[in-house]
Amino acid sequence: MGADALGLVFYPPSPRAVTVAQAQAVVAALPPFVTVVALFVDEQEEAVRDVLANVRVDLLQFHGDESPEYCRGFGRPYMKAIRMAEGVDLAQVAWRYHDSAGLLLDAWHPDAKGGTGAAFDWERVPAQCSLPIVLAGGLTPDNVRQALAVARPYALDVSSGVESAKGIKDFDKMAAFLNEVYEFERTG
Ligand SMILES: O=C(O)c1ccccc1N[C@@H]1O[C@H](COP(=O)(O)O)[C@@H](O)[C@H]1O
Repeated sequence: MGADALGLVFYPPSPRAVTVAQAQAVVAALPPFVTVVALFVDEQEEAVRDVLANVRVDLLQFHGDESPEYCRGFGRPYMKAIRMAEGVDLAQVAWRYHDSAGLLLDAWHPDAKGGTGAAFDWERVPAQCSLPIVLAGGLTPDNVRQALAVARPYALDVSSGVESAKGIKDFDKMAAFLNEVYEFERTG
């Protein structure tokens, strides 16, 4: 459908978690030029290295409380996800994770690390940031145009909002989401 990237969730508690074998099958079916993102949450280094040794991964997404040293320790491009708790200082975060490919901003949730379908206040996305902003959290075909208009992110990341049930992607919802994005790009 024209998405630039596809995320593989290597977080066992997630309903979207994949095994290495499933990830290999997904990657093998991808057309060229689609960025493969591997998502981890406070994972043991050994487990991350095992995925890197067996799956063609272009970008690591760290969605937990990983330190900058941990994130850069794999010698691979990475992107730090930040859950937008009250008072988070994004300028300082961007400085600490200065070599991150971007800052992925997601809603904060007391009981989950992500993939909750909850949005945060898009007015909190800074107009200026030293890193490209990837907007996530509760995006749907119905709200994505508004999200783009308010937050003006570099990229979007959607999961729950294009599913028919937790972990089951819905073709029509994905198509509707992409259509909304293309319409926004066309009309501003
Ligand atoms: O998808 C998950 O299950 C997940 C689990 C733990 C951390 C992150 C997870 N997904 C990421 O969460 C955001 C927001 O997702 P949603 O659209 O609100 O469902 C996104 O970056 C997902 O990749």
